[in-house]
Amino acid sequence: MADQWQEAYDFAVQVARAAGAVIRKAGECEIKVQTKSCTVDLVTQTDERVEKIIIGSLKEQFGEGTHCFIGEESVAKGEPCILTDKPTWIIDPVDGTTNFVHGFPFVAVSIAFAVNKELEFGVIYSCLEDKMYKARKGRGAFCDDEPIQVSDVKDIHKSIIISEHGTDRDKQKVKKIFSTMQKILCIPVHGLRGSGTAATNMCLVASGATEAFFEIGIHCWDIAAGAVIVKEAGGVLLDVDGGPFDLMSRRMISANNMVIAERIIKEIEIFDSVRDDAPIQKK
Ligand SMILES: O=P(O)(O)OC(CO)CO
Ligand SMILES: [Mg+2]
Repeated sequence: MADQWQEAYDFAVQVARAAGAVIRKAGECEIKVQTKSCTVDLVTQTDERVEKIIIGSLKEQFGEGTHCFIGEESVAKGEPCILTDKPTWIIDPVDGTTNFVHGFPFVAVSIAFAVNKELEFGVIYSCLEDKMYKARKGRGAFCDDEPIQVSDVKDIHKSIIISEHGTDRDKQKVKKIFSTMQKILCIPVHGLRGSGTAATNMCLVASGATEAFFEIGIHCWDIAAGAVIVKEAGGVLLDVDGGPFDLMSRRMISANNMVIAERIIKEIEIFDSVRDDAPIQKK
């Protein structure tokens, strides 16, 4: 069954490109902003509309019963966020909603596909840059059909590290985020960055522009596609405590290699976040 999911992969690329065009067009008009879990967790009609377009297209193509869907906006409306063995699409229609609202030029459509709880492929369309990143398990990672690879830097002092501040404004958590960033900056590293979208951050690791991206508080839809792309580009994925990567745990480090990952992990001050697949969907 070597090519079992090729049609789905190709279709995902097509759908992501179409979704990106809708986002670009919507960005030219007035954007109506609402909030979700807190005042800085933003959502727009475009997030909801694009998710409906993506899931609608996938259901039309592959049938409603056989495939499952985990989408950021569907979960926000109470749909379950449980990964089963069934073929499952994991979708972030607009990764970087805050960027989109502000016209900050990094916004991505992220579509991943898992079977038997294993990620088969990931597609990330950075729609304002018009860059299509994609990877299929065992087949390498690509940007606009050109193969991409992680950086070969092993010396942390020669690295750029990405992290984000997230949307949780709990003072103790914010303190830990800044303390971690301060410690990493002062290792010292060449620099700290953040594009405002986890999906794009992971593509930056995969394409060698940066050595690592880590975050606590992200969701499965932010990182599922990126996880395949980083891995296929030769990178590594771990929990922020050095344990195995867990898609639903809301914490992750992606890096070009274990040397860089383990050095960063030493500095990360971990804080709690409710798992994506926790029975009570309170995040
Ligand atoms: O913009 P979104 O989809 O809320 O995602 C954020 C993190 O939750 C950026 O990755
Ligand atoms: Mg997101």
